[in-house]
Amino acid sequence: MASSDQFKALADQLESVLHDPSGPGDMDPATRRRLVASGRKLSVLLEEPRETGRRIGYAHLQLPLSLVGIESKLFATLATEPRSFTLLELSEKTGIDKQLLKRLLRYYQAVDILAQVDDDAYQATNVTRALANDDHANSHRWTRRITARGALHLPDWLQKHEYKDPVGILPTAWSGSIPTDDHPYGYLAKNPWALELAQAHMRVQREGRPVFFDAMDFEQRFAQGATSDTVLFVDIGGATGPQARELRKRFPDLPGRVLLQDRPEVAEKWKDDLAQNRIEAVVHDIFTPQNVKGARVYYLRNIFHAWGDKTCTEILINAKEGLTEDSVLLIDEIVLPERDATPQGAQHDIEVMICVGGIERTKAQWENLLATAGLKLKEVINYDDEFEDSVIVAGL
Ligand SMILES: C[S@@+](CC[C@H](N)C(=O)[O-])C[C@H]1O[C@@H](n2cnc3c(N)ncnc32)[C@H](O)[C@@H]1O
Repeated sequence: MASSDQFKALADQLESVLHDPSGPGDMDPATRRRLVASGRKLSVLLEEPRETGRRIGYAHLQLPLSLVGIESKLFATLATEPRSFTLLELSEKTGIDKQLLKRLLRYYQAVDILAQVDDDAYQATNVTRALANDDHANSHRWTRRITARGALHLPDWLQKHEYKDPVGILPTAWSGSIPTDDHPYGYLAKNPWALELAQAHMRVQREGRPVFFDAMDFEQRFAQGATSDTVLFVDIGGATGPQARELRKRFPDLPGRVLLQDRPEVAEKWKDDLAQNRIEAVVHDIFTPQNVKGARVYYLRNIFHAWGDKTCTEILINAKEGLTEDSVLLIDEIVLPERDATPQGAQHDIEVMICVGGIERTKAQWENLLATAGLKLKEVINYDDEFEDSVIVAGL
């Protein structure tokens, strides 16, 4: 255990970094992550019981109060310029009553959402600017109306189901909290506002993060000897095609075909746009046998975490119909470790439980699932250890 002198020296060092007006500046991503994780863990390690109570008991204020700042355009106003603003200026620009605004600003500075640089001077920080971004705002709107709503219902929902394995139970903690009989995906399809927020939420989740192409040389592994007739990549449930597009962008001269399969409303909507990127969008139902035979790669990202093992086995058995000895199935999903999971990976697991009755899996669970469908897990390549994102290489 560190001595009291070491803790005092650490406190001095931290304060000196935090009070440096030039901010943290550039640093390598690994150091940044170590500091973020150890700062959080240190804070919890030193916590008194009353502080634990406050950290957990008051966490629920952050989301609604952030939305007040988003919807009133307070954060957007602060983020327009790097200078500080007075209370009066902010009140005039946002229409928020001065007395209410002062209370809100006090809260925001106290929880590090903005900086108060003088008695009457408020300034945007990295946090304010993030909240002022449209996609981040929509992600928070999604969380408020969907995940947070379901999360508040979760204790009753789990109790009602006697703490059984909740995977695949419908209605989910979220969909059971709203007046609908639809499956969560059906609800999204019928409610364009929710689909739009869901897409923004997913974009924000992926922002600035690596993709599997960073961790494996696609050309070297899968495109050797390909001709213009070779089906290189079938992006199953590929949506708008972020990964198929990335493949074409990274390897513009690669011969061979890139296909994207999805439900009719998705494939037909994006067909022309994808064709401009030399991607063939076709309608295919993942619950029917794969009709493209012998492709080099069948790729599925974020499909399986929405379903229980029985449904996943059905999808795998259907996908297997396309595979030859030379094909691989690449499953791009979270692979949770047996211990020391990151908050990001563990939070995603709970989020899919609440929203769609899904599950994020460990390597052993993936192995078991693939074996049930008569497939072998050949390799697991982690490409983002912060979120536990991995690509699973499977085959016959
Ligand atoms: C969570 S999104 C993942 C999209 C994409 N793979 C990605 O990672 O960006 C799930 C996708 O599966 C598609 N999907 C759902 N049910 C399907 C089905 N029965 N057949 C084909 N695609 C389906 C949805 O339309 C959606 O595009």
